[in-house]
Amino acid sequence: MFTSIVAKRAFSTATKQKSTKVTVLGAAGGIGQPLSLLLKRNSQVNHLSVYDIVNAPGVAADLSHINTNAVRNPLGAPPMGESFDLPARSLSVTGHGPENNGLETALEGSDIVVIPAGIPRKPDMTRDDLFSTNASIVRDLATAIAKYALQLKHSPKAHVLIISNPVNSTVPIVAEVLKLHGVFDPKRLFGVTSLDVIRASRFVSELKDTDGSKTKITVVGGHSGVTIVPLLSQSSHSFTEDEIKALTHRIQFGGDEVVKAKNGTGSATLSMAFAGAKFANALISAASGKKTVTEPTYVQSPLFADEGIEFFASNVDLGPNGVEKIHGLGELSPYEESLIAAAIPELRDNIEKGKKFVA
Ligand SMILES: NC(=O)C1=CN([C@@H]2O[C@H](COP(=O)(O)OP(=O)(O)OC[C@H]3O[C@@H](n4cnc5c(N)ncnc54)[C@H](O)[C@@H]3O)[C@@H](O)[C@H]2O)C=CC1
Ligand SMILES: O=C([O-])CC(=O)C(=O)O
Repeated sequence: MFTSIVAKRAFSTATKQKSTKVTVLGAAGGIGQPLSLLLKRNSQVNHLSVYDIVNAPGVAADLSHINTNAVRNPLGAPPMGESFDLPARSLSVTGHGPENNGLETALEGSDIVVIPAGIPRKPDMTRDDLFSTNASIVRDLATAIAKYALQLKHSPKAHVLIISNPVNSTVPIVAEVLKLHGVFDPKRLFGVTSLDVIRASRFVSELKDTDGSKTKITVVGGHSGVTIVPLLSQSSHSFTEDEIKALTHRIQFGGDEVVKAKNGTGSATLSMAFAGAKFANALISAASGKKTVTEPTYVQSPLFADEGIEFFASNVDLGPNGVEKIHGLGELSPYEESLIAAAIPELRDNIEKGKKFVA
């Protein structure tokens, strides 16, 4: 009697588990590999689909030997939100290259598509210097997402997460491409800016000797240099003016620190993978009904629309359909007002550049 109740419970837990397919485009790269590894550890992901123009089958084979426990559906992944009829098994990992319609297979039925495809910076480059190469990579991948992931016959509700730089421009590029295909949903397109907030909380925690994972710092704007605006006045810590200036500069140019230290071999990959996995996990949790999931992200936003700024990063509440609420900036210090004023013109140019590229 007791055994059968336990068995029944175990089965009903398994049947209620949500099914989530995550596709990583650019999965064999410096970010793609550790990001895929972290997603393989996420028990809410039941199908991890890795795509790259090189080496994706190898990455998939390697990941597939990790015995993390999740749910597997050998019949393919049902859309997010639906239940399984299967007991817990192991997560399925599939690897896809450009041959044999690999991109289409990788994307079909995806609930979350993450794009870290594209070249990284070398010292003395800005993120905008990556535009000439990465804009067309992102445009072409967005076209594939529109055709294969967002069509009604597949999963029309995929969330699209952009990591490829320059994020300030690549997100508008993706938006424009999805609009051209009639499948743009502003609630489901995200520029991943989590790393700025992770860095900010880490740098503050170093200074104040606190636990970085519990040190909350709000960062808004965009994802490059002066467009990254930390709102240190809103933290629970107090800072001297010199500390605020030094911290602000370090947060704005944290990426350059890593680019310089890597000395020509690339930019942040491990911290970015951590940031990307954290954001993907937040979206999956929100989709599974978790309440009050708030994350920073660069989205289509009304905050500075009257100044011609269509996309802006701020804290956002996430729900089953993506963006539920965009938080305002709150009270700003005069210094933060000046940082916002400096960010706006560059952000406007970056957004325009992305939109013009598609037009
Ligand atoms: N949003 C953010 O906070 C951050 C963004 N980045 C950006 O992420 C991007 C990737 O950086 P890394 O992984 O270090 O570069 P990487 O060069 O190590 O990897 C990029 C991968 O993209 C693949 N790729 C190129 N074209 C592709 C296509 N058409 N389809 C699929 N895959 C393709 C490459 O084969 C390679 O495996 C860069 O643009 C970098 O600037 C980096 C750090 C932080
Ligand atoms: O600095 C870069 O080029 C990569 C990046 O976006 C970051 O680390 O924040």
